[in-house]
Order: sequence, then structure tokens, then C-alpha cells
Amino acid sequence: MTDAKKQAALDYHAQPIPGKLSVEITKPTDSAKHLAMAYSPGVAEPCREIARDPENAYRYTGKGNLVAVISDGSAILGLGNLGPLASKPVMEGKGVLFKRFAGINSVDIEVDAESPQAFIDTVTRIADTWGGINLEDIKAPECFEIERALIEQCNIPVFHDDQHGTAIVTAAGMLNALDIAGKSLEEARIVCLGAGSAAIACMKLLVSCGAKAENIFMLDRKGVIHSGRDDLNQYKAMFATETDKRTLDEAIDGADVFVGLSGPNLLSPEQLRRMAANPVVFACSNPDPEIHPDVAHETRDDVIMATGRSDYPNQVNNVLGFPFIFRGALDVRATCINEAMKIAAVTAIKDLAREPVPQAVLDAYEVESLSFGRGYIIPTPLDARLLDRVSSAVAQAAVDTGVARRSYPAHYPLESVADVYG
Ligand SMILES: O=C([O-])CC(=O)C(=O)O
Ligand SMILES: [Mg+2]
Repeated sequence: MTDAKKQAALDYHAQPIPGKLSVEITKPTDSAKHLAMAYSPGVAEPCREIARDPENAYRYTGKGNLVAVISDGSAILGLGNLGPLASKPVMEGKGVLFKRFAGINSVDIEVDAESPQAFIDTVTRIADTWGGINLEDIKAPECFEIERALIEQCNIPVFHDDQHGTAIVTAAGMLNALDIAGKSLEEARIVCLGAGSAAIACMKLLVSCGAKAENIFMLDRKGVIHSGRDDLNQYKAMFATETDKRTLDEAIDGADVFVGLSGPNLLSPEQLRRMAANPVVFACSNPDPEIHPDVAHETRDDVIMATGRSDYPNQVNNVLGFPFIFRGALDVRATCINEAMKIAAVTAIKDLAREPVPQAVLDAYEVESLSFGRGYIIPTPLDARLLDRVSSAVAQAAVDTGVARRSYPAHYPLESVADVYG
């Protein structure tokens, strides 16, 4: 970013009041009578009702539309381990997106935890107060154990956005991009640079969608993850291939797909040049991609290019997923977010990109037209139809797979966030 853009980003966060989120009151509070209901003595009644039956928390408090965004700051975007407090702008940002796109209230919680167990203990002790928990920017491999333990111990959806949100959106964009390239996921040779939480989840979901594990070359900081290595944790070991390739330079030759979930500027123009025809490049490190889209397009005119950023076409970013996935899960009081719900979200996002784009989206992006093709493989986050399409697909999948504690919402379809309370 230029210095002017950096300063504008700081000013955006600082002015006119610090931060990006505030809390609003939803009941009248103008008279002594109101206060006597909102607080003592009236507030005692819902307390008694919840003590009698915990389900009443959904009726008398904001629990059912409230998601905790929780991080330890150990893997903030592609910036690394900057600690819990420095992750707060991102966590507030997730809250902005939850509210803006799906009408979900959220609170950001930054935990200073000395171990995964300390983090797990902290979260389990506060879990009951939320409708769902969005884990964010926690480094691998600790994030896998943390998520597994919390799913086991909590009876509300616990979802590590960097794994599953990113994977869902990547899979949706990838299926469309390969279709445009005239290739299939089953045959595609895929290079995945990065072996952190997002990379591992993305490759797992691509395999569920049809990719062949033996066609995937995953690289960590030491190079290609191959079966001869003895330094792999169990998560990386799932992607160890039988190969004599050792470096990105070797793996990239003839590859159909590059997925970057690593760090800035790690794919060179020379390497891009050596990929197969119509290469699909998802350079998703935030904020700075593995190859800048301008450089990629200058290097090859047949590249199908996506990044995680809002200021370039084809934004493959978990924002297209997590607000709506939680919306659907909360609205049927799902106990978890299972594979069927994730695949339902992939399909809904993928299919929406093939429909005509509404004028409001064209206006928001200041473009004349957008239609399914190289420059538009995935809907934009400002597409208001995502709310209904993804939430309803996820809610239906939860009902179909028996993890919903309520029936399919009678107030669906959702036209806008104004409809979320029915
Ligand atoms: O915040 C974003 O733009 C996407 C994300 O979760 C990450 O990069 O960790
Ligand atoms: Mg993240």
C-alpha cells in the first residue's frame, strides 16, 4: 500500500470514534417503568426462567443472534504472531462483517493464553453465553486441537473460520475457475504454498470435492511435503506425496493451479510462466498476495487470478462464507457446522456466480458489467443475494442431517438483514 493508503486506513480506524463497532439498545429505556423492566426488579423474571430452562436464554436474551469472535493473535492474517491485542482490529472487523452482511451481533475476545489448553479452558468457561463461536487467526497445528476440543465440549457451533470459511470459498471459486479454464478438479495438478490451517483445510475440502490427493503438492517453509520427510506433524503428513520434487520451482512446472496461503510475493513471474495453459492462481495471503494481480496479468494473459483483497476482482476471502454460514446455523439452532453444511455453502456460492449480477453490485464496484468468466469467478461480498442463498442452503443441510434443533425457518427467504428476526 502507498503511504497515503496506509494513513487512510489508520484514519478510518481512528475517526470519528476509535474502532469499528458499537453496541445498540433494542428496548425502550426512557422512563422509570422501562428501567424497572430492563433492570431491577423486572430483570429477575427472565433470570428465573433461564435457571428453570436454559433454552429460555434464546427467548429472553440476545444469545441466539450473538457470535463470539475469539483469537489468541497467533496467526493474524498473513502477518504472523503479533499477539492477542494486535489482533483486535481484525476481530472487530469480523464483527463488522457479521453485522453488515448477516445481521449477527458479535463480541471480539482476544485471549492471552500460554498454551492451547489454557485457551480451550477459557473458551469453554464462557461458551454458554453465545449462539456460536467463530475462532479466528489461531496458528497451526494448535488450531486443530483447539477446534476439536471445543467442538467436543460445546453444544453450540464452533467454527474455525480460517480453516473452513476459507476452504468453502476457495472450493467454490476453484470449481468455477477450473470450469472456465476447461479443466476438472479430478485432473488438476495443484500446488499449495503454505501448510497452515487455511491451506490444510482448503486442500482437504478440495479432495472432498473431487481433487486427487496425489495431484496435490503442498509446501511449507522447508519445501515440498513429501513422504521422505520425518519432520511432519499429523496434519501435514496427510498431504505427503511420493515425489522427488523438493522446491516450489520444481513443483510449479506444468501445474494447473496455484493456491497461496502463505505470505507476500512468494510466487515469481518466472514461476507463473512455467504453469500450464490457463493457470488458476489464487494468491490469498492477506493483506499482500503471493503475486500481485497486476504482475500476474502482465506476465500471462491467460491467467485466472484471485486474491483475498477487496480492491481487486475475484476476492476469494472467507467473508463470502462465515456471516451466512453462521446465519443459517443460528436460525435452526444447529449444534455444529458439519460437512454437509459446508458443502451446501460451497454449492450456493459457486452457483450464484453464474447468475446475472444486480445493478446495486455493479454500482458498489463502480463497473459497467460483471458476468461469469475470468474476471468474475465468485460473487462479490456486497452481493445481497448471498444472505439468502448461503444461509438457506446451510439451514436446510442442518435440518437434513439432523443437527438442527429447530425446523427450517418460517421467515426465510431473507431479503435483507432487516428480515433476520422474522
Ligand atoms: O481477514 C481476512 O481478510 C481473511 C482471513 O480470515 C485471514 O486472512 O486470516
Ligand atoms: Mg483469519
